[in-house]
Amino acid sequence: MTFNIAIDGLTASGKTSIGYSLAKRLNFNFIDSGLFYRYLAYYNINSTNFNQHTYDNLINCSNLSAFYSLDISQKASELSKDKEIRTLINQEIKKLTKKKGFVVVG
Ligand SMILES: Nc1ncnc2c1ncn2[C@@H]1O[C@H](COP(=O)(O)OP(=O)(O)OP(=O)(O)O)[C@@H](O)[C@H]1O
Ligand SMILES: Nc1ccn([C@H]2C[C@H](O)[C@@H](COP(=O)(O)O)O2)c(=O)n1
Repeated sequence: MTFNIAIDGLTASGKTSIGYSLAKRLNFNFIDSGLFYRYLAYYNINSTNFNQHTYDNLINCSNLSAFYSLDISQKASELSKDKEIRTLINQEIKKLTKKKGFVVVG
């Protein structure tokens, strides 16, 4: 695979739904960048060591119900305003998608 596909758009415009279906149809991997913020929020709320987790297990995940509670949504929104966290997540996604063949929604 020589390329990735990025899908952006307004909140609740269908990025995840279409991106996930597209990835399946093309046999690409799928990444929902929002899930990365929710994942960090989960660790932040549960006070688990911030640096000891891996993002690999977020590949091909969509709408993980445990990450859509109100407290995680609020924390994810708060964390997403932090420049360092945005840089960290962007770097992680760049690393994971280096191999190409990804649909990334954000
Ligand atoms: N083509 C469609 N027609 C009607 N409803 C849709 C369509 N695509 C997605 N939806 C619904 O709209 C809602 C938002 O969809 P989705 O989560 O894919 O959007 P999103 O852009 O990824 O949202 P977010 O910005 O919150 O991550 C979901 O309830 C989904 O089932
Ligand atoms: N590229 C992104 C993706 C998401 N966010 C923010 C937006 C939300 O507050 C939070 C969770 O995203 P969602 O799962 O609702 O799409 O992360 C962002 O700032 N940048």
